[in-house]
Amino acid sequence: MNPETEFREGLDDLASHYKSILELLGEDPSREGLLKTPMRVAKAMQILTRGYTQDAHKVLLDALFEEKYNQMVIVKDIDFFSLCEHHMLPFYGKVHVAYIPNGYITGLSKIARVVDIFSHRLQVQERMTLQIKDCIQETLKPLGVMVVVEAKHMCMQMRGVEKQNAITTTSDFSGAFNQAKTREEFMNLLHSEGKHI
Ligand SMILES: Nc1nc2c(ncn2[C@@H]2O[C@H](COP(=O)(O)OP(=O)(O)OP(=O)(O)O)[C@@H](O)[C@H]2O)c(=O)[nH]1
Repeated sequence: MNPETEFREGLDDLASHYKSILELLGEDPSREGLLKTPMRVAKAMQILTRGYTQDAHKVLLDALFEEKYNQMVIVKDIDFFSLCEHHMLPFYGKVHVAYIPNGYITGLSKIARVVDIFSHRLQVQERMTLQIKDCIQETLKPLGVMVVVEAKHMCMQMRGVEKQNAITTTSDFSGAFNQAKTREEFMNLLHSEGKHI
């Protein structure tokens, strides 16, 4: 789906519900500034949940390359935005992925695409972390994979406890990353400054 041009079934219904929501919030959806808002919000929400219609496993399977390289591959600082399933408010931050190939590598952009697919759903950070890890493990069948997610949750910033700087870190791993030494290697590389780039 091209998010800018193609939208899923139910778009008009969604817009009509957002019109009712505006009324329930005390607004006048017929005032000029709000005339197009229900449809804009409907489109935005379809884009932010487009991951439900995308197959992350297929994305990786379509770009598998046989290679002898069997050291750690790290893709770090992958930006993401998601919506928490409790308040439907954004949580956002960075995903870091490491895997150790076992005969097959995947296109680097595909790792970021997998992050996009799982983050464009209603989520909790923990489940998103696990889904990214499982998807890479199940498709590439590497010697191990580890995923670290660092995020700020707007439901903790804009409302509720109102903590602006709290950062939540989650991680999940498999295979070789069960060994503390392997996790340590990843974490050390994660925190290296990348000044040489
Ligand atoms: N573990 C986890 N919790 C999350 C995530 N996103 C939001 N939450 C939390 O979900 C919880 C929902 O708790 P409830 O008590 O049902 O909701 P609430 O009354 O709005 O809670 P407050 O945010 O404390 O005002 C809150 O503590 C949120 O901080 C997430 O990705 N992972």
